[in-house]
Amino acid sequence: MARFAANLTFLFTELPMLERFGAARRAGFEGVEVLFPYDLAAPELASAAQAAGVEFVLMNTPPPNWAGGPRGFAAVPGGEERFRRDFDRALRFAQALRCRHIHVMAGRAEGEAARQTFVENLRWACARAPHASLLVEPINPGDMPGYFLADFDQAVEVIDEVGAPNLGLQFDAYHAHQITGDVLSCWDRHGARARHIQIAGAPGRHEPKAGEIDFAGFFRRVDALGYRGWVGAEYMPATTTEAGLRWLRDGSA
Ligand SMILES: O=C(O)[C@@H](O)C(=O)CO
Ligand SMILES: [Mg+2]
Repeated sequence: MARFAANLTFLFTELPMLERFGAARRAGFEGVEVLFPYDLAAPELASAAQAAGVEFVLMNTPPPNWAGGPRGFAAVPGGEERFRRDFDRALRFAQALRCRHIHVMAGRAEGEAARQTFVENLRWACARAPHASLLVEPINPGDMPGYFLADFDQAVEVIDEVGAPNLGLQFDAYHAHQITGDVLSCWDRHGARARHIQIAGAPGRHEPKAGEIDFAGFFRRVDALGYRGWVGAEYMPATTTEAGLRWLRDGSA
C-alpha cells in the first residue's frame, strides 16, 4: 500500500507555508511535497517538516516560484549555465530538507536540439549528484503550454538514453490522463519506471475521486506492480482542503 504525501503548493494553502506541514500530518499525510521551496529558508522548512513528523518527499528545480515565468532550463538550448546554477541551488535545498526526490524541470523548448540538451544536462546532473534521486515528469500541454516534456514514451526514451541509475519517472496520473486519455494503459506501459506518483481528478484537477479517472483500478494496478514509493496528492481542492479529504480518510481514491 502506497504512502500519501500532501503537495503543500496545492493543499492547505489556507495557511502560511510553515503551518501547512502540521496541518498535513494531522490530516493523515506522512509526507509532503513543495514544488518550489525557494521563497523560504531551507532550515525553516526543514524544522517545520521535522516538528510535524512528515518526510520531505519531493521538490522541483527552480523556477523559483509558482507565479509563472520560465519552467526550468534542462531542455533549453543555451540555458546550460543557468540550469547548472539552478540545479546546484536545488541540491543545497534538497540536502538541507533531506528531500527524497528532485523533479528536474525541462522548461519550454522543442525539437531535436532541445532533446539533446535535455539528455546532456540530465547526464551532468546525475553525475553531479549520484546519491540524489532525480525525476522527470511529462506535463500535459493544456496546463503548461510549450513545456518540452509532454509525452510518456519520450520521457522513458530520455531516461534510457541518459542511462543513469539515479534518474527515474515521475508518473502524474492526472497528466497521464490528459495526455493519453487512458491512465491504466499508460501505467501498464510505463509504471515499472515510476519512482514517484502524483494524483488529481479529472476534469478540473480537483480531488482524486470518481470522475474520468478510475482511481480504484489505478491503485489496484499500482499495488499489483509492487510499487513501494510515495503518492503525492497534487490537486486543487474544489472548496477547502479539509472538506475534500474524504478520499484520504476512507481510502476511496
Ligand atoms: O504536475 C505538476 O504540475 C507538477 O508536478 C510540477 O512539477 C509542475 O511544475
Ligand atoms: Mg505533477
